[in-house]
Amino acid sequence: MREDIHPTQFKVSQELRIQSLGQRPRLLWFTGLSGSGKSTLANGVEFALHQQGFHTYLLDGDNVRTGLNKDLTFSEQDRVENIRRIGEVSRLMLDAGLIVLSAFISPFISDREIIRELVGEENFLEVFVDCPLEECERRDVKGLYQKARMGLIKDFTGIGSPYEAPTDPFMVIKTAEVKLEHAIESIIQAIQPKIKR
Ligand SMILES: Nc1ncnc2c1ncn2[C@@H]1O[C@H](COP(=O)(O)OS(=O)(=O)O)[C@@H](OP(=O)(O)O)[C@H]1O
Ligand SMILES: Nc1ncnc2c1ncn2[C@@H]1O[C@H](COP(=O)(O)OP(=O)(O)O)[C@@H](O)[C@H]1O
Repeated sequence: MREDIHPTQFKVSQELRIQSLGQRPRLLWFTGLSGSGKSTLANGVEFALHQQGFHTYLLDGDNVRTGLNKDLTFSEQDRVENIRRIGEVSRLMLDAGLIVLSAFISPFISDREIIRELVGEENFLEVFVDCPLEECERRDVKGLYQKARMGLIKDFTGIGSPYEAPTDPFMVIKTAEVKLEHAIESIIQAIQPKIKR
């Protein structure tokens, strides 16, 4: 029962961890269609941050949908639960003092707003990985768009399932127009003042 849970005040606080790590924890939340470039961008940004000595962790389908969330499908209800759990994991990692990067379609505005509230407005840096459906489909990195067009995946985002674009994101990266290296550089520049102590 929730009322029987009494949180302990830990001796090592987030503030102490911030002091020892020498950085301010933030959540960099990449959202966009499948194939828009979320993983590629998040991976590049994490590598650049790591090289600069920041302590980071990247949450992505590979380490979440194959483990913690392997019980979840792509139904609307399961997508909501997927993002809810990722939000909670992100919150713990922020508490640990890390700069967290998250790369999920996260198609619904309401779910992303819940995470913004959960981790705090100032900590939630939403990056809209903006790429036209036609270009994602042309890339078809995993061959899933073709399957969706053939009717083999009924609820594929952008085809049989909706994607709600952010209305006021921290950044918009148009991956069909901007080169990857420039996109990474512009994200690093924009977050520097927010993550440095
Ligand atoms: N039905 C359907 N719709 C969308 N995507 C699908 C689907 N089935 C499988 N995949 C693959 O799963 C990846 C998306 O997982 P996410 O956890 O990011 O999705 S969500 O946030 O819960 O909507 C997505 O990977 P990315 O391409 O990295 O976005 C797809 O490869
Ligand atoms: N500017 C860019 N930024 C990111 N990815 C790009 C860009 N231009 C082309 N791509 C390509 O688009 C594909 C995006 O795939 P991926 O990163 O897996 O997308 P997502 O994680 O959104 O599904 C990759 O093959 C990547 O090389």
